[in-house]
Amino acid sequence: MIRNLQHCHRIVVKIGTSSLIHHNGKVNLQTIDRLAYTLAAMNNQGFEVVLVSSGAIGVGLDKLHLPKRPAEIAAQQAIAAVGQGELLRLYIQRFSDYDTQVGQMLLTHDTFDYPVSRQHVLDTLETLLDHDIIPIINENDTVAVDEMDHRTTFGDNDQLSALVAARIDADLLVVLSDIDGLYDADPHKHAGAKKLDAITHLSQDILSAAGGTGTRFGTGGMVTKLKAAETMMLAGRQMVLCSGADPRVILKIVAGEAVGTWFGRPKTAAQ
Ligand SMILES: Nc1ncnc2c1ncn2[C@@H]1O[C@H](COP(=O)(O)OP(=O)(O)O)[C@@H](O)[C@H]1O
Ligand SMILES: N[C@@H](CCC(=O)OP(=O)(O)O)C(=O)O
Repeated sequence: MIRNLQHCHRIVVKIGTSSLIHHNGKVNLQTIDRLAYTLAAMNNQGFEVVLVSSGAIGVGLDKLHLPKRPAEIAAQQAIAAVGQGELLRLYIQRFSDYDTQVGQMLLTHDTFDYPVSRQHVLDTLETLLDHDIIPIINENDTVAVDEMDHRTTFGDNDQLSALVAARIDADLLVVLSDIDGLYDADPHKHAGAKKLDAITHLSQDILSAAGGTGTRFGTGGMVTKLKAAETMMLAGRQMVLCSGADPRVILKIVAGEAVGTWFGRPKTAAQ
């Protein structure tokens, strides 16, 4: 057992669109309920919790009764503008059931590139956590563009969650995905792929096993999850990648159960 999760106190949880939206395009209310229950329960137990949630576009598509994501960027941004409000309404409603306050933070890459805005974001995060309020972060999709002279986009929330987690010295990043861990090949393409329990070094073999997205809703695939893992490992922190089908799994992870794939440095004898 090389996981070192007993002393985790500050935890960032990232949930992807494919865990929040059913295959038929409807919002997965059970997942949102269970996520709110889990994070509120952890907050009451004294953990400091930050949620990074995708889903603005997925929820917006459902709300506007659109069958699929349009190709045009401005149209996607308009859908995200509708969906983000609805996503937060759903979270606020569920978290209120557990008497837990949340605060929305929409970020772009520029926020972290500039020391002043970076410090403001970090101060806001610390203040929310000091007051037992759970920050709910997403990329600011209506601002995020990626042009030669104006780089604001993270491209995906996997990397945003790792950047936030590293900046606030989180002990652990939990990435909830549509897959239950990292495999030695994309299991949606290779029937015999094997799940990996623990990664202590991102070897070339592992990096080349990572492929693209598994569903029509996901954006980053395994490549961006491994980049997130690399950020956490370089910061001397841990990450667990696991299925978001039932977010109550996070309670098992912090209890030390071997769920999903763990990324980090092995425990030393002194720990
Ligand atoms: N080596 C791998 N191990 C596990 N999944 C992989 C691997 N390579 C590619 N994938 C794909 O990555 C998908 C998860 O990424 P993504 O679709 O972006 O999910 P999410 O919306 O949860 O972020 C999986 O469903 C899987 O098809
Ligand atoms: N900011 C976008 C999600 C971007 C993203 O990273 O999505 P995902 O791969 O589902 O985590 C949204 O809220 O729709």
